[in-house]
Amino acid sequence: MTVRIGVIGTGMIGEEHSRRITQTLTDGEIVAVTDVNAEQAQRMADNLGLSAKVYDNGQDLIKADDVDAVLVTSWGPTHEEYVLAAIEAGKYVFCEKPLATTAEGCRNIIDAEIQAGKRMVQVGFMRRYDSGYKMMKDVIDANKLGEPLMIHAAHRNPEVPERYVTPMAIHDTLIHELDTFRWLLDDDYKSAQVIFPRKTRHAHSKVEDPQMVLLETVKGVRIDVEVFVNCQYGYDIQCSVVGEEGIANLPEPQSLQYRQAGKLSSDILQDWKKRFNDAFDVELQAFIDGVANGEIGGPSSWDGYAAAIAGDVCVKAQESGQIESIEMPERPGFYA
Ligand SMILES: NC(=O)c1ccc[n+]([C@@H]2O[C@H](COP(=O)([O-])OP(=O)(O)OC[C@H]3O[C@@H](n4cnc5c(N)ncnc54)[C@H](O)[C@@H]3O)[C@@H](O)[C@H]2O)c1
Ligand SMILES: O[C@H]1[C@H](O)[C@@H](O)[C@H](O)[C@@H](O)[C@H]1O
Repeated sequence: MTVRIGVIGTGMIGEEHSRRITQTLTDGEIVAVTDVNAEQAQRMADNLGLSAKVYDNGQDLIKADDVDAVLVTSWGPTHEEYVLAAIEAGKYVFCEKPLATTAEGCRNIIDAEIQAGKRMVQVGFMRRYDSGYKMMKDVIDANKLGEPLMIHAAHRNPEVPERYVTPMAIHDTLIHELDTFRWLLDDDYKSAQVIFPRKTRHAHSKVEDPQMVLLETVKGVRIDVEVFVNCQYGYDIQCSVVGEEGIANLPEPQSLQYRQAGKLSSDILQDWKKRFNDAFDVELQAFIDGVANGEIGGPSSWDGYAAAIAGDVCVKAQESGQIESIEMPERPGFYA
């Protein structure tokens, strides 16, 4: 079965995902596209040589009879509306992070999905599909490190645009770690604190950069994450899990090592597209296969909600400078 997909939001990642569905993955076809910037939608269809229909708006695309599943890759604040509309139309939906920009928005999606009676939503937390993180998860689950005690991590981007402001270090960037650590540790968060070290001269006036986020989990694991989005030198994701009997480090992405002019060196990647290219492939193929089989898996609305709750508390902690507690509601059996 070919899954007929409609794409809402044809910017950077919308085009990346559409390209991989069209050129790399199997059993999916982009049949419909839309963007608030109509020219942008047409441009993407032309770039990729798609014969997709260009819709005026996301709501009409979702309702189209020939759309089996929806990809939401528009700006974060628009996600909730489109995910709710897809659930209402009975269409499976892949939604890029964040599922919604507030925990309340995620809760609305959860209520709608439970009402629908089956899982309809996969959230774009692609790190769960990254081979390095998967190896770490296997080692932790097999108890090879003993009980995990601490995580040291860093999330570095070379630079961010002017519209990137201080809370986005949480909602836009740290949100990946907030999901990844819950999944790696099979745990939830209990508290958060955010510390601002000396500010880099490369950050513009509306963003505090770098930031250090300190998390504590229910099982007592302590986590420190450096978020540094103007680090200049590259796109660099680091993670080290310290257990009672060993340590697991996230592998560096494969890169040619070369000897030249008296130096031994290798290149550092510059963006998320290349760093998580393979993970995006696996993630979206899983979505397409899930739709074809009538049973989707991967990061759920509950995972999107859990990350949003922790994210909201981290933003509060940015403002208060205090250790703030994180209260997770009980997980409904539906998401067990
Ligand atoms: N998983 C990842 O690593 C990753 C990487 C990049 C972006 N993202 C997420 O993907 C989303 C898009 O990011 P991007 O970098 O592609 O941004 P972008 O600005 O390049 O593209 C977003 C597109 O959405 C369109 N849009 C905005 N509002 C719309 C609406 N109401 N209806 C239809 N289209 C609308 C914009 O015109 C734009 O073309 C964000 O939520 C972002 O957090 C995730
Ligand atoms: O939207 C992007 C994307 O999610 C990247 O994976 C992350 O590293 C960036 O900080 C964020 O701005």
